[in-house]
Amino acid sequence: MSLLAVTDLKKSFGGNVAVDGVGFELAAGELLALIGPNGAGKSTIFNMIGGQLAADSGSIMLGDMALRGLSSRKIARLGVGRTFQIAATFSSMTVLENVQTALVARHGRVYSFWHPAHEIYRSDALALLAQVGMQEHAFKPCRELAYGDVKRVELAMGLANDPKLLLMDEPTAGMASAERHALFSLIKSLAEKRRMAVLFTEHSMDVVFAYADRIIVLARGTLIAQGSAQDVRNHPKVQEVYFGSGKTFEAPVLGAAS
Ligand SMILES: Nc1ncnc2c1ncn2[C@@H]1O[C@H](COP(=O)(O)OP(=O)(O)OP(=O)(O)O)[C@@H](O)[C@H]1O
Repeated sequence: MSLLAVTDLKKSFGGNVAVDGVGFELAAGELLALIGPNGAGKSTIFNMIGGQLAADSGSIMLGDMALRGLSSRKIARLGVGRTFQIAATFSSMTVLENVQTALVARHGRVYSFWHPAHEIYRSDALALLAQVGMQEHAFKPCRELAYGDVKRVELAMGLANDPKLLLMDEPTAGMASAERHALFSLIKSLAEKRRMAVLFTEHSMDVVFAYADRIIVLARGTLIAQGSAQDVRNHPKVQEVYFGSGKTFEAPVLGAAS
């Protein structure tokens, strides 16, 4: 049985149909890429799954739980995690404090006199940092980290609610090719180890083709193709609608400079 099953999902903004009857499934441990040109509806789908936006119709099932209509908080508690960029205001906090904050938010706790803030979830936070290879940077302020390392911390924060499904919106935006590959091999091994499904949007096709188990392609709110990298790369509709005039997919070159 699939972990996530999305069926006939629809969303319009005024007269603009942003998502028009999209359906797909995702299994535990699987990496599914959601790609498509700007305005295709990727973020809208993410936001409906995460509960930030209400769908007009359709269904979103996580196992046997219906997510449609639930608050984003409730959806997070049911096991849907999401990575967010570390806000500027948190960049002066240490790596460890940022992850502790994510754990506090997950457990819905507030800091109290009786439990010094720096002690709360300290060992859990360090364990998460170890999983993303950032334990030795735990006591550095986030603003001193290299960009790729900030992304690892954001990933550790996304894991704070021990998600069954992790949503990642453009995880490698702004990264060079070698960093993109390093981050994605980490995501892939975490997905396998934790049996966690990952749904991600991504504009860098090199990592999509190298790491996604399956790819779904959207154009103007409609799913136009899905399958392996090979299936999608050769799909005439994808070439026509997604790439427009003459541009084609290149085979991924691991470790190539961007
Ligand atoms: N809050 C909103 N209000 C009105 N229209 C919106 C809203 N959010 C998205 N849209 C419209 O819905 C369509 C799909 O947008 P969406 O952001 O989901 O696309 P996307 O595939 O994520 O694009 P990008 O790759 O540029 O992020 C677009 O036409 C967009 O203008």
